[in-house]
Amino acid sequence: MVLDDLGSSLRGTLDRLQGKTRLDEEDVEEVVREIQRSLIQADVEIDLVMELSDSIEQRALEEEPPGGTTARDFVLRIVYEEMVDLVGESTDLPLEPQTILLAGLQGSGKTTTAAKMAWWFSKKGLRPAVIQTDTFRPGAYDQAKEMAERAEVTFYGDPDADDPVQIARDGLAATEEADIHIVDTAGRHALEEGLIDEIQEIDAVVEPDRSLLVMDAALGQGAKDQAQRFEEAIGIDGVAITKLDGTAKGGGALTAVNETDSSIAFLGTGETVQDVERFEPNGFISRLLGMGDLKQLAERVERAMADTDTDEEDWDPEDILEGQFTLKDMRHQMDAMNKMGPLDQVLDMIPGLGGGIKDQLPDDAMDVTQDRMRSFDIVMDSMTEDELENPRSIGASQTRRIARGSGQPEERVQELLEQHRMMERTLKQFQGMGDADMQRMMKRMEGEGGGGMGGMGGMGGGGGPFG
Ligand SMILES: Nc1nc2c(ncn2[C@@H]2O[C@H](COP(=O)(O)OP(=O)(O)OP(=O)(O)O)[C@@H](O)[C@H]2O)c(=O)[nH]1
Repeated sequence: MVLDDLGSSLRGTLDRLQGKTRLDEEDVEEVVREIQRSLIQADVEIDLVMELSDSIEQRALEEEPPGGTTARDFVLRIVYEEMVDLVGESTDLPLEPQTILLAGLQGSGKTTTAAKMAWWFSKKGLRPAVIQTDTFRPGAYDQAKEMAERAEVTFYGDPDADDPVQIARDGLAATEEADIHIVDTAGRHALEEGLIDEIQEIDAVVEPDRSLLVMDAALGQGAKDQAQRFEEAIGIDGVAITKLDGTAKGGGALTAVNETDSSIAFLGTGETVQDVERFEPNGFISRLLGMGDLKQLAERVERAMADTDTDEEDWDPEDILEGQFTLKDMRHQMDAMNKMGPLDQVLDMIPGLGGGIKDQLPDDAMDVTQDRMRSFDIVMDSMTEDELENPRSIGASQTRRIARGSGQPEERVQELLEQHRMMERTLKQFQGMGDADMQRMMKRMEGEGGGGMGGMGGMGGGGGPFG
């Protein structure tokens, strides 16, 4: 996840303040140094880092902590507020008919983002259409069409045409019944004049209500120049940052947004059409700092619930709560999780859990990739009912039989059993947590603007799930 290091290093530093009620100068300096180090490492521009750390330092030294607040929570709150201020408000995107133009360099993720945004708008009850004008990259048409199909939205493109401006014009006319028009454009390797001229022409024909710049989160310092060029050419109303799942940095894109006085509209967190989030500053920063994001979590759970088949007999979630965790349960968990997105992203959204628990888990506990899940599914198909219910009883000869039956290597069967044991252990950790703590936390979080953070007193961090 983007700016990965910030959350975990900050938690470590804040832990050292545990038990203190007042901050001295040395404490503040240490926290500020840690923030500077993480942000610079994540490619945030140095001036911006200094500006941010100066305000944090000043506030931490000058402001009076509210009564009953620990030094740790006080400084965490300041960091949180200053970071929210840095990323700014989300781009204004009313849920009403509009035309959106996407611009960006080659490979930034425009085509994927067009389909993701269309999917997102369709889930909000609108009728989006994706118009693909990329005549430059071979394969762009097929990719866009396939993704629009997966998003179940209207698509327009013309693989035989070679004038993007004409395609845009025809596309708008051909998709008149749609209420959201998302126009995807071609990218180039660098900011060549050709790209800028072309997008200006498309811009003139399309007359978009909003133009969004699509930017790869891994882009370093070059992000700022790019944003400025597009801003001069067509005027940028907001940025969609892509591939947040693939980088621990992300500071370049954040810097670009800040320096061009732009705002963030969407976040891309994976390769499928569902891997998209509307940017929401409170939730985003809260998650970055390892403090969860209830609003996003609720959205994902809602979607997964709507999609998961709940009619299946002989599966009772109550059993899990009573400590029984079978392979059948694991299959259901994997299925539901698959629909919610990768486990580490989901954990990041749980207030007070994310960072803390994640830091303690072995890396491969998170590595439940779709390919692995698929092969686990095949392995499970070759198991007997009894084996699914009692995976611990599976011995060497059964493992050989299951491997032969499923056409998978024996190691895959063992891997599945090991994954099951790991999930069982993780589940036991969750079960050990107090409900009262969880409810208290939820109440606080709900107190301020949905995904925002309410009072932060008692907010957990590195010292165990609920501090
Ligand atoms: N992991 C991850 N991959 C992404 C994300 N968004 C896009 N990608 C991948 O990035 C690559 C480039 O994405 P495209 O959507 O083709 O990029 P584009 O900007 O349309 O590319 P051009 O048409 O060449 O300008 C593809 O392999 C996508 O699957 C994301 O949020 N996460």
